[in-house]
Amino acid sequence: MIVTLTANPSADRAVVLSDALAPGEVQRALSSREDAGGKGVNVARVVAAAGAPARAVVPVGAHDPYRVLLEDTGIALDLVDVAGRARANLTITDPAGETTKLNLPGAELSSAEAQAVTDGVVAAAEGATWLVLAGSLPPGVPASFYADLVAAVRERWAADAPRIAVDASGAALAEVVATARPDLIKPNHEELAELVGEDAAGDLDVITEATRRAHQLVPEHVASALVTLGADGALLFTAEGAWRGYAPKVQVASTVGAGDSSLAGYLLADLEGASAPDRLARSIAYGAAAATLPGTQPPTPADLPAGPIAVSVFSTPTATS
Ligand SMILES: O=P(O)(O)OC[C@@]1(O)O[C@H](CO)[C@@H](O)[C@@H]1O
Repeated sequence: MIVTLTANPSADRAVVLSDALAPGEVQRALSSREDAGGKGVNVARVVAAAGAPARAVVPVGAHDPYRVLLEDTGIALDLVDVAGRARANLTITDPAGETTKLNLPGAELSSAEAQAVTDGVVAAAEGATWLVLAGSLPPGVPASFYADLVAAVRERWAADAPRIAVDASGAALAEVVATARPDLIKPNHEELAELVGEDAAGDLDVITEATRRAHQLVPEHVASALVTLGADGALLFTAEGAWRGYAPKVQVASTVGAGDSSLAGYLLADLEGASAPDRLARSIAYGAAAATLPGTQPPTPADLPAGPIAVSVFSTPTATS
């Protein structure tokens, strides 16, 4: 069982324009779609679409229209009742495929609501193999929320606690890495740089820089790191080694949610007991499949690229010294 938390859920509206985005103008959209989004929801949808057991813990109000979207996904839900409404994040795609994404802050959670979310996650984690903490934290919740939650889950379930995967950024990710040694993190290139106090903007060689940074964290502060690099594929670092996987060429419809699908693919492979290179390959296959689908539509096994994903053992001076 994979349990996910989406502390800051979002109704994802994806809009396709017939012309380039023109700030300051009134423009008509060609089409739009709405998905129940938020990173943990996306991960749970992909896992469930592959036929594996998944539950999503989501704070959502009884009369929030987002709740209908969420229930329509058909995934198993543990809903925590809150007063505020889920945000609506907007993705605008122009004919050249250029995407603009507007992510709102989300509704504030009171401290009682945040505690109810923690209690909901601790209860849902019973018997789970993985607990996935994914996405930004809503206003009102301290940056230590994920770190505190991991401590609460491990205290409650001790040796039976699930492994913890974190897909977050900024202070929430930094705190959980500093205090809780998660089993897996899934940063992109920029998030990884930020995590070690650097700026990726001037990087000339993405692979070398990501590798150097990941080795500052794995295995001492994080058991393993899946670093997603979009069209450059992904890197996997564990105590046993490092691997580089190459992304297949695909026709991109929307990259929103591709990282969530990559994480889901990795976890699905892990549930089957796959080796590290196979987990990385499955992750890349799912990320690529997600990119071919509009909006945040979750890929199914039928959407995966036909050919094999190339993975190489990735040695660097840092890794071998
Ligand atoms: O603001 P956050 O929580 O970091 O990200 C939210 C979000 O961009 O993540 C998903 C794609 O990964 C979308 O469903 C959603 O809109």
